[in-house]
Amino acid sequence: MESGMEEIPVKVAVRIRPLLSKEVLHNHQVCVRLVPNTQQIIIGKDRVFTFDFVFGKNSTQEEVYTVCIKPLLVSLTEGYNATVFAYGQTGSGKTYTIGGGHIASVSEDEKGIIPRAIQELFQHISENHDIDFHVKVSYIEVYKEELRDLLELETSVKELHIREDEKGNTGRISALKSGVLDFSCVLKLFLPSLEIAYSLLILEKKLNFQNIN
Ligand SMILES: Nc1ncnc2c1ncn2[C@@H]1O[C@H](COP(=O)(O)OP(=O)(O)OP(=O)(O)O)[C@@H](O)[C@H]1O
Repeated sequence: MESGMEEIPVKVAVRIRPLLSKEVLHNHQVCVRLVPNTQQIIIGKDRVFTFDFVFGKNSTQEEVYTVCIKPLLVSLTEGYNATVFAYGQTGSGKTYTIGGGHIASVSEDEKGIIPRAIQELFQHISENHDIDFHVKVSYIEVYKEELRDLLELETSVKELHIREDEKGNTGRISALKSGVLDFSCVLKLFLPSLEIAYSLLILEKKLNFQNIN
């Protein structure tokens, strides 16, 4: 781990997506570029911004996952909480990057963060028989300040809330959380859900250290 990494609880990555064919057709121009060998982008002619990670238009799903998410997955398996969310204007590539749309049908290379993280989590679980893991999944859409349970679409938005627990931690969401045993169980849960504009996946696990010598 890089020195000082523990002290920064929030990291921000920026990903530039390539122009879509229809944008090329309409002669749209790219207005943002990377500064080579830095973590900076330039918007327009000279507005420079620095981020924790920057990814250019040729960046792959694997690269984004490996650089930004894999370290969080490792921390998660060590008992830390981790949250990843995609933010950006419509059409900027949130769903593509987070991997929330058509999760079961995209090619291996195109898979986004969610399927990669789930796969790796279960891989870790299968390699650690001496630890008792319980994995539950919530899949919710946050749109215009309202929450929707994408695993239980008929649940009223009024029944879903983000709450603080007694220690002041936010994130307790009263959405359905199904216990899942492996990657295919998660895929089955995701299949009926809609493609979403903004998604948040919370993987909760409980570690039982009693079996560790
Ligand atoms: N890195 C990328 N490489 C190739 N295509 C991409 C990339 N990012 C996004 N796209 C494509 O750009 C289009 C818009 O992306 P996406 O649907 O992910 O945007 P969004 O931010 O989720 O939009 P909305 O908020 O409207 O749902 C899609 O056709 C998607 O396949």
